[in-house]
Amino acid sequence: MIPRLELRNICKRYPGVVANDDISMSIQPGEIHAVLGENGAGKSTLMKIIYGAAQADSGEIYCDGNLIEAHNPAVSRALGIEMVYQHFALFESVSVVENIALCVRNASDLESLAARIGELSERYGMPIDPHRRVHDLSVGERQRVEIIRCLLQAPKLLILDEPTSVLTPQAVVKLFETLRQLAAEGCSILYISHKLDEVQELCDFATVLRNGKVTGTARPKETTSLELARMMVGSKLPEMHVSPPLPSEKPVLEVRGLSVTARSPFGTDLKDVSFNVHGGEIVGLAGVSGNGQAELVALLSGERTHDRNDAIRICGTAAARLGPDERRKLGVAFVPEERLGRGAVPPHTLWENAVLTAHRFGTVRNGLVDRQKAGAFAKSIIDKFKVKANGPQSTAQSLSGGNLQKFIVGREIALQPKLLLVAQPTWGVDVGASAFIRQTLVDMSRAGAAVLVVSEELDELFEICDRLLVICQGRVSAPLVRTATDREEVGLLMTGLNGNNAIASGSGEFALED
Ligand SMILES: Nc1ncnc2c1ncn2[C@@H]1O[C@H](COP(=O)(O)OP(=O)(O)OP(=O)(O)O)[C@@H](O)[C@H]1O
Repeated sequence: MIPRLELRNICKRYPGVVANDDISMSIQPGEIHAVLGENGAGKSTLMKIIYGAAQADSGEIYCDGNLIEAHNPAVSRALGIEMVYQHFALFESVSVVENIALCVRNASDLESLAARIGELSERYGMPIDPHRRVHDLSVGERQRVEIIRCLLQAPKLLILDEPTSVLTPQAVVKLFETLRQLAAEGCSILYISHKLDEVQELCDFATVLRNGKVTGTARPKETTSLELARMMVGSKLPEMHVSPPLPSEKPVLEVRGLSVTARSPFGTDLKDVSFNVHGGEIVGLAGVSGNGQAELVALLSGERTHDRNDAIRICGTAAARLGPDERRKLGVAFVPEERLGRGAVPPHTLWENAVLTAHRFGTVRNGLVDRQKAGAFAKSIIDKFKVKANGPQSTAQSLSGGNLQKFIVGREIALQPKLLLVAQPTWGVDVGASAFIRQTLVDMSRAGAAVLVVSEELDELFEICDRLLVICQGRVSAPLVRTATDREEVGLLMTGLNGNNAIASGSGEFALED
């Protein structure tokens, strides 16, 4: 059979790193093919090259047996190669059909395009109303819009870069049904994911990359996830050790009756939120994204302030009116969800990005940056967290997504905070590094820090948290002790279907024993 896509000896260098090193692989029509690898292994670079968004230094790409010569995304789309990026590119304030009209070839009038969208959404089991505005859609629905945009072009090869990182478990099931149906009709699918159980469930074949090279292939359905993980990391995976919590007598973070109106018209109002986080424990905040997490995190980090100063207390000090820097002086460190732009300044070097939050730790004196100290601080994070980067001089934007995440988490942990707020700590981080980050959070808490983890990954929360809170429609539940609850209870609270009114309404003494 002529492969749908064949790569021969693809090489791509960036300054100081060979991102793709002599990669050859092929994908058959109708095959669902996973590309696995650690952070920085070269997966995204390879996908960009296949799509024509980056050019290989050498090597050849064949589509249905024909060499692709001058390559760019327009050529790919004419050949039937479509890509759904991890971060969607939709205009919030216009409708689904208007968004799609902006990027499909031969878009006729809006009504007939809406009818085609309706047909496709029915055929592939992805219900979506073409006339709804994008800002009203959940993340899962937005992803459907992106996929339908691709499907309108009748793709022969669909590339998905970590498509499930933002989806609820139910949306993942639906996505997989659609992908299987597409594959059964002959569309090939290239699937990048760090979630090995999903790869096992969905993919027929996997190519494993390490340091830019193909280091193995596997049939995921016939391979255990441990074997796949070992192929990726090339060594044994670290084992997690979670000892019992050692809660401090007094809470480090106290939130009392916090209510706010969302600033953005698409945000969620917070309603009478109250909880505590003690030193020595990890508290997890579970919830489907868009239920008020962004508003709560902004209020806790100080990016947004609140008139009632004692609505938030940090180490006993009323802090709701304090800005981020003053809260950091109280011992807060913060890892935001968005790595580029909020966690790090993309064009700045790693040492400059380190100074941004570590300026009180000897890297700045008398208003002058001590470059040597800042460089040494950045290098210690790179070494400790095994960040794949060409030294402290590398720019943040040159790092792969997972490596930048490791750097930001490492930077905040290195500040030895009393309270660490961390949103999506292992988003896009590979299995080995995720285990390392989780273990570091556990160790930090056992050394006395209070840690609040906001995550959509229930498995992650169940692995490391001592207590769990669930946020739904801007209300936060009473705390659940992790060993006394289960995924089902938390899942019901996440969807607001709990029925027994377990959502707390601002009262209650949340000591560890509750
Ligand atoms: N524009 C760029 N400039 C410099 N280096 C780059 C650039 N893009 C990627 N790299 C480097 O190429 C290597 C491969 O990165 P790539 O993003 O392909 O990895 P990945 O396997 O997708 O990782 P992740 O799982 O973290 O997303 C990394 O070392 C990265 O730092």
